[in-house]
Amino acid sequence: MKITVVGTGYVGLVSGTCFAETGNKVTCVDIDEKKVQKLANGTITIYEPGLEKLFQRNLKEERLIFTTDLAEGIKEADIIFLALPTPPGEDGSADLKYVLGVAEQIGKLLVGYKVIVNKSTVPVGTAQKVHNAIRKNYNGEFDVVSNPEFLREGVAVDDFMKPDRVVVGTSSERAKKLMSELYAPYVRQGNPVIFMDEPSAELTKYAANSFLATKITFMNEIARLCELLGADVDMVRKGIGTDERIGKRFLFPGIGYGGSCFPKDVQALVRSSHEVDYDFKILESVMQVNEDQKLHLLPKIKKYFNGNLVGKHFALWGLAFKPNTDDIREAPALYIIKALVGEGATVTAYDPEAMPNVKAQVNDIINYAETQYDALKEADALIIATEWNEFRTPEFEKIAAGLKSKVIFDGRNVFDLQHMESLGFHYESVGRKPITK
Ligand SMILES: NC(=O)c1ccc[n+]([C@@H]2O[C@H](COP(=O)([O-])OP(=O)(O)OC[C@H]3O[C@@H](n4cnc5c(N)ncnc54)[C@H](O)[C@@H]3O)[C@@H](O)[C@H]2O)c1
Ligand SMILES: O=c1ccn([C@@H]2O[C@H](COP(=O)(O)OP(=O)(O)O[C@H]3O[C@H](CO)[C@@H](O)[C@H](O)[C@H]3O)[C@@H](O)[C@H]2O)c(=O)[nH]1
Repeated sequence: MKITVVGTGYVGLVSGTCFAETGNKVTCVDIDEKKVQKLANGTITIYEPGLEKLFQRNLKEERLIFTTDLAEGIKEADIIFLALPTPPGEDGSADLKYVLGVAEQIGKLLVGYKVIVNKSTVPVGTAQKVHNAIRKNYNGEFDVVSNPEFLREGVAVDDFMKPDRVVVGTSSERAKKLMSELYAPYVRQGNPVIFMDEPSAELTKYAANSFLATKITFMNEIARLCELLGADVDMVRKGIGTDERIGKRFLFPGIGYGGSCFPKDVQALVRSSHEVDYDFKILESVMQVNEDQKLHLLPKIKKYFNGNLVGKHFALWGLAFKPNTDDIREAPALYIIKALVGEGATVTAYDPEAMPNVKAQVNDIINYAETQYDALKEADALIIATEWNEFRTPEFEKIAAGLKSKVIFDGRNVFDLQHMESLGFHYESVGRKPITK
């Protein structure tokens, strides 16, 4: 099948590459000339485990091509995917200017029947809006389908190649047939394609992300209660997670959810609800609790240093919003950095992948280290903000030797409490007994 993916960011690049991997001929279109040039020349633009190999193979075998020319890109396509940004507008609702802008352009370029698929996360009613935008300029036959994407950064290739499910919203039998063919290789692995109407598919995406954000936030509140009541959130987590109705996943407390999706999608669903005079109370609270949670470590740090952080120096491990990605969008680490610097402290950070992105964004308000241990030099304490695997089993002697004193504030609960006690660290984490020295 001939596929075009418009927007070659995270979702566009992963889905384009994975569609090519199952034998389709894929053209990826982006307005960012530098990005297109890099990709066409074989340089991958995101860090995503497992993607590079697939990308290089499909590029070499000419199943994957990159262009800035939308007309060229869609000329031969059977299916055109829109993987465009839907950032929050001023009022928090999803800004559809990229999606609807490209839809209008497509309307001017279409020849013959094609299926246009929304892969971007978009509010209910967008399939209809895209349809209207194309119709403005095109009188022929076409269908607009909603096919939200559920991949997670860091495990995106696996999520795409072996999805739990594929959701397709369409009321057209012709489009349904094409989408069934496209996803057949994935269905063979036993994963269902769930067909539904367009509005239900659009809402499914927001419901999934909002539910997961709520699940995490619920555990963050349980963790706070554990701290106040003297319970251990790890025990509570295991205690409830073994109930199959609750499930073990997405129950890990920490310093809040971040990333390019949960924060914006929860906010957008709240806005969509307001538009139909519905007050989505749970999600309002989820947003509020998550804002506070990002700075959950700060009062602990301030208390340890007797309320004054002026002149204190911190080592910070982890900048990405989660491990295995270089994405720093809404990363809790950035909020912690701003708060510490605002209190008069200095920070030296280390992250295996995300430092270039942070350098580009917050520039020189912090220093960067070459290794996780270099970051510790002259620091009054270590703060852990992202649970990269290499932080889980560090050389504790090196930590003790690098820091001015053995003090760790851990926002991701990566270390075992008893072990930290035996090593003589002052160790504070989230929802667990502090080890005081
Ligand atoms: N990142 C994720 O993990 C993820 C997962 C599921 C769904 N989503 C959703 O998918 C959509 C895309 O997200 P993303 O993270 O891939 O975004 P992104 O910002 O990484 O990439 C978007 C790309 O679109 C390009 N673009 C912008 N305007 C364009 C135009 N007019 N023509 C061609 N290209 C254009 C940009 O240059 C950029 O490369 C969003 O709606 C997001 O909510 C994201
Ligand atoms: O138990 C948990 C699980 C996650 N998180 C945090 O939640 C955020 C999001 O994590 P994750 O869902 O793994 O990352 P994303 O790549 O943002 O993926 C989410 O957002 C995507 C974009 O919409 C969806 O496609 C995915 O299904 C959805 O999981 C991160 O800050 C994590 O640290 C926790 O705090 N505790």
